[in-house]
Amino acid sequence: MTTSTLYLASRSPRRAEILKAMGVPFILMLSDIDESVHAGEAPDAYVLRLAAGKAAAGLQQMQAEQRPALPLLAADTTVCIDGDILGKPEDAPHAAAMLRRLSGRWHEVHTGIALASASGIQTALSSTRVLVDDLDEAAIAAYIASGEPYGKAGAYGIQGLASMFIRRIEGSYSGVMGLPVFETAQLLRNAGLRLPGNHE
Ligand SMILES: Cc1cn([C@H]2C[C@H](O)[C@@H](COP(=O)(O)OP(=O)(O)OP(=O)(O)O)O2)c(=O)[nH]c1=O
Repeated sequence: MTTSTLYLASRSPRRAEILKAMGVPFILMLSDIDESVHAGEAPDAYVLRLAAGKAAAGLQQMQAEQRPALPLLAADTTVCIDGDILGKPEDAPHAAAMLRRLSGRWHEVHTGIALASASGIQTALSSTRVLVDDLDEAAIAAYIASGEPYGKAGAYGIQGLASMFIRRIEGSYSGVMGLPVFETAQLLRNAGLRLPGNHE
């Protein structure tokens, strides 16, 4: 049996990397949506809404471009501390402010995933607690100078240099990186897709 092919509607190189490591063949698609947070919206509800929104936008694009109809996967990741949602840093001072807040403390990383298939849009959530080491101003400045914080929620990448200041995590490493492997596999299997290494 061949493995099912998907569209991955994402600009995130990490998501593509993880899906590739899962052995799932995919075609990249780029779609943009408004990522603003609604007033009073909880972070888990926010990432699920955005993941579903990205999947719906991808589906529309697939139809508009008359591409072959295939299941489509999208995701959204956000960092949350004291009830505040930290998105991607706009510049160095913004990144520094985020890293100061995360220094020496636990926070949550929520990733929402959404799969659009013949059975509609199904979503799943991965939430992970992360403890960051104490970061002094010199460490923050050096990390920002590496360029790694940009394009990443909460201004860090657990898969990169930041791994040296992540003390502990409770939950899903791949979820923090942007695509939780376990929940993604479950979502794909539940939609009837064939995955590598799975028997009939
Ligand atoms: C916390 C954390 C986030 N990230 C990244 C994953 C996501 O790419 C990014 C969160 O931004 P998202 O808005 O979830 O995704 P994106 O804009 O990069 O891609 P797209 O919407 O097209 O799918 O932060 C890491 O790479 N490592 C980490 O440790």
